[in-house]
Amino acid sequence: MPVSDDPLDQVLRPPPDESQEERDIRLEREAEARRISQAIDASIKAERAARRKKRIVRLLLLGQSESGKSTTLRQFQRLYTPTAFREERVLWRAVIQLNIVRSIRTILDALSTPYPNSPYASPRARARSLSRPRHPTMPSPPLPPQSHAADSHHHVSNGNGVDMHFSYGSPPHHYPPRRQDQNRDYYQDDEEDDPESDTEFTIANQSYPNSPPNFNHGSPRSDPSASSTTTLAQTPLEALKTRLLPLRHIEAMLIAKLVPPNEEEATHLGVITGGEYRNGNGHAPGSPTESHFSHHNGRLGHHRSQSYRNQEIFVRPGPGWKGGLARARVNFQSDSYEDSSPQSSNSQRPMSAGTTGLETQDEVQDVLNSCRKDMIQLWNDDGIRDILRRRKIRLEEGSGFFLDDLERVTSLKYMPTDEDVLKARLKTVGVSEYKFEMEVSAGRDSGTEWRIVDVGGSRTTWAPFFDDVDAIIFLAPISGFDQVLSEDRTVNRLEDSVLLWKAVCSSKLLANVDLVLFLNKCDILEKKLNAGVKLAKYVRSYGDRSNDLDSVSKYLRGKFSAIHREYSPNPRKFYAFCTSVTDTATTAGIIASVRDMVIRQHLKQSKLL
Ligand SMILES: Nc1nc2c(ncn2[C@@H]2O[C@H](COP(=O)(O)OP(=O)(O)OP(=O)(O)O)[C@@H](O)[C@H]2O)c(=O)[nH]1
Ligand SMILES: [Mg+2]
Repeated sequence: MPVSDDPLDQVLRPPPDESQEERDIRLEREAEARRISQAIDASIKAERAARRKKRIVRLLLLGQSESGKSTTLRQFQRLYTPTAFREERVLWRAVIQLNIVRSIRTILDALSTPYPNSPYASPRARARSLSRPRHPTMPSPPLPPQSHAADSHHHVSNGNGVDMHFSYGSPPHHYPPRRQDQNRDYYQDDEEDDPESDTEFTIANQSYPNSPPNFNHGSPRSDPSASSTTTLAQTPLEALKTRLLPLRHIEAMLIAKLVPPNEEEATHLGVITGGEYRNGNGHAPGSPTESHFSHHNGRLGHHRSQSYRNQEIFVRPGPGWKGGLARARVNFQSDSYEDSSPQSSNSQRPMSAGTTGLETQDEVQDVLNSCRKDMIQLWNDDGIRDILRRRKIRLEEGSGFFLDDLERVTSLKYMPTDEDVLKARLKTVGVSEYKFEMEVSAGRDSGTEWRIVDVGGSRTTWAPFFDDVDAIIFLAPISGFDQVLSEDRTVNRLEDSVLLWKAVCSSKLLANVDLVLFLNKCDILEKKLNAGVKLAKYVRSYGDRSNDLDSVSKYLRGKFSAIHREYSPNPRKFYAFCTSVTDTATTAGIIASVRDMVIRQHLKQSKLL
């Protein structure tokens, strides 16, 4: 018998002394291996055929943290998979509860921390407040461009020979950091590293160093029976704070609830040293002092520490945290429910969520309900509002703000509305893909699978992964023109959006991807402009144009569009919208246009291929 040189043949050749029985076993094994291999080939073929048959449209959401990416995704869900969206609404209640608790904590912390100009302020804070002018960056008479070295300054040629001039009131990355309070932004928690400035709920009267709030009228619930810990020696405010103590406990409970057991890595609280004090929900992923913790590692005691301030709970997008919540909820109702049903693998939605009303009962809601009057009183007190104003804490403009709806959202049978879900704030980290087919099949959309990729934050490395997307929705929250990034307080938010937009436009990998720009948070922008905040103070090139929503949004749209024209490697489709993605009515139309546009382009591309 000729001997083959093929090494594989040699390996596979049966042993020379093989018995008949061994030979039968070997042949049987080989036949089985062949069957498996053929089955794999067939399944690969079938998958390929199905993929060819099925249209897959991919959309990528990009934008800085808090720009509204996940909210836009929720709008898609609300519009095109309404059943799933409705079923998941109940799961958002915990997030809303946490948003409320954090807002209240922000107020209490603000009252606990001595105001920098007060006699109670720490020496450091006093020194800072005395040595610094309040609004040093407000451009006095405009300087010639070359003398603006310390400001971030961008010259952009729009390709039409018209030079654009974009300059901001905050410095670029390479200049020495300027403190937030210098930048007239929101209150910076300067006392953060002062061990004496505590975050405890129990505080003394010195919380009101300058002007005591109108709190002398007494609380409607200040009778001793309202709380066993209330004493006669306490002022109405102290008594109220004591009554709000249970919020601390439920905050811990909520965090435990929102951190599913299998998401220890993904879900953690970022610790900020002196974060932006704009809302109670904190920021700053990846900050150097970021710590990981969940209800498993027993570090919730950390809550009481100073560094707990302004942390924001964040989760990896996708069904993970929802699955955890759904399981917790089901277990809470009855141990006989087992969430091992096929539904748990189907995006882990709760079974019959929100249909009986019973599942709306939980301990956290009970506590919120019992603290309702005190929270309302705290938020509506003129003196406290005044303190918040002076500290530039603008909760109502921030994310996850529900204090104006306390009566409703703390009721025992509270079920989040669509609007509540869109307003809730839960930060996302990482990259995830949400796959769906439109429930409401819209003609040529039928059979199309949509995949929307939500990229948490803006600093994730996204470009290498998404060269096959059909379109990008880029969110630029233009209301942030007078704010700085929480991740890097030396960078103006609008400036950051512009830089990111340039990076997206100029990316060669994304050169053939159509771009949709959402100039977002126009509702907040309008309120700001109406309140007298001038865009020209932050974007000097705006000059003396009118400070109204229409002019400002047109101007910024022009800038973004010019950047697109200049930086895009190839010509491509570009659409821009002024949006408030929390607004269901206006956003529905915009999303429908985006969907039509994306589908049209997708079909065109498929024909070309
Ligand atoms: N008023 C208002 N709030 C908005 C708008 N868009 C988003 N928000 C709110 O802003 C907060 C942040 O929005 P998200 O969608 O979580 O932001 P994101 O881009 O996903 O942020 P990361 O997950 O940190 O990357 C949420 O509480 C939203 O409800 C808007 O147009 N107007
Ligand atoms: Mg998000």
